Amino acid sequence: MERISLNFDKTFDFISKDSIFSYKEAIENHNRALFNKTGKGNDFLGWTNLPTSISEAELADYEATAAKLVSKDIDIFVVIGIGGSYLGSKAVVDALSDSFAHLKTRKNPFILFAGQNISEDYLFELRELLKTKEYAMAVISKSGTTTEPALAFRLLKQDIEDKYGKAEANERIVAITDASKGALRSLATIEGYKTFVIPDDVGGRYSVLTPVGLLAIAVAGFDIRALVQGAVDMEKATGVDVPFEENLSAQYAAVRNELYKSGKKVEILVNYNPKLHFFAEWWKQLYGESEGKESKGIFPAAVDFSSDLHSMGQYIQEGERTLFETVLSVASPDREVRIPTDTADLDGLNFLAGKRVDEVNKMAELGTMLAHVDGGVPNIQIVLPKLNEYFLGQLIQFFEVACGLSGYTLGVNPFDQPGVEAYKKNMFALLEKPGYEEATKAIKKRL
Ligand SMILES: O=P(O)(O)OC[C@H]1O[C@H](O)[C@H](O)[C@@H](O)[C@@H]1O
Repeated sequence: MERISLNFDKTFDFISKDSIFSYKEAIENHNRALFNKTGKGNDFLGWTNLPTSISEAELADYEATAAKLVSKDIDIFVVIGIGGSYLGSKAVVDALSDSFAHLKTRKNPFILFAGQNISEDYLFELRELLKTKEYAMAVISKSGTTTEPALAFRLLKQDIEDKYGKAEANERIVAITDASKGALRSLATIEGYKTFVIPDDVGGRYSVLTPVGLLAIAVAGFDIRALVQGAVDMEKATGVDVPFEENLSAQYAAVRNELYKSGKKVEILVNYNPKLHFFAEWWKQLYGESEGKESKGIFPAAVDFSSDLHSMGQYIQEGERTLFETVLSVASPDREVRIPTDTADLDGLNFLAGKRVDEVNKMAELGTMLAHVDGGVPNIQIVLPKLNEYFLGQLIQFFEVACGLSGYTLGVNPFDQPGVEAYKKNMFALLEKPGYEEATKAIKKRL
């Protein structure tokens, strides 16, 4: 199997190879705790062997449901969800889509998102757009009670029923939620929507390879079997008995923890292909919610290069020396564009004539890595041979396993997110939600 690769040579000016390999025993133990489901948060470890547990019948159901929706000649498929119920499908669909898909004629519908913010302008403008388009939607919430998607769905449910009539609207809505708990499950049962279950033991940020991600990715026309196959191969390549020396996730977890110990508190995920922008957003949730607790954890940030070299490049080169970078590099682009000769050569670029644009991008990448290392920023590089479903599947599983190992190494439970409740409590108190009377009184005194 061709694999994504990991290169951490450009951290050796900062941490020694020996110090990285000193994690071997501890991380191999953590890996056993993950895959044998005996570690912290072990009621949320269903994702470890999720890829190999996806059945043919499940894949066929996602594909058939997607085909049925697409056969309604929809222009747009709206995915309503937030956090883990949004970022995985957005990450994969954006990574695989034509950069201008929204402006081109397409075979498959364009995927739009709702319920990932509470912007009134966004919802108004989306509803105006949907009046002029054919559409269907998925409403996704593991808990079934998250405010942002529930609010968006309340609005869009009325709109789709007004447009198509209740019976047809119900055919165009798919609900993806818990098997039995939550308001969305009850609503889906009453309305008779097609539903898919999010397994109990898979947390939101680890759920992209469940129907949460796979349905929308299939509707967008991408090959979910290849995506899952990539994850299956990485599940095996990082599995319980794979030694540290061969386990890329284990090595990445060790390197980032050693960098953290040496004072590097911020990890910047770098891409040189704007299609990976939302992959970094997915990664930020995965690592931020998993590790940022007990006053610890690497802060996950992201940049799109070379764009952000012209904005954030200065800081990374010369600002606080608490950063390290992890570069997502795609070895070969899908398309070929060669730089033409220009007889006048007023821009002075004839020295590049005949070269591919990607050669310039790659030299920007290499030059930046060397410059940043010289400036005190260690660099890790992850190379995907190509940006396709199969290698994205590998990358997803690679990062998930590494995140579990990294969280265990840090000593936290990587599978809960108690801190996220704080803003919700305040918001409900301020909105005077029934049941929050005392909290409302208390918060109003602070205003
Ligand atoms: O899928 P849901 O239950 O609606 O949750 C959506 C998201 O919001 C929560 O507040 C959590 O912080 C996230 O981990 C989760 O992915």
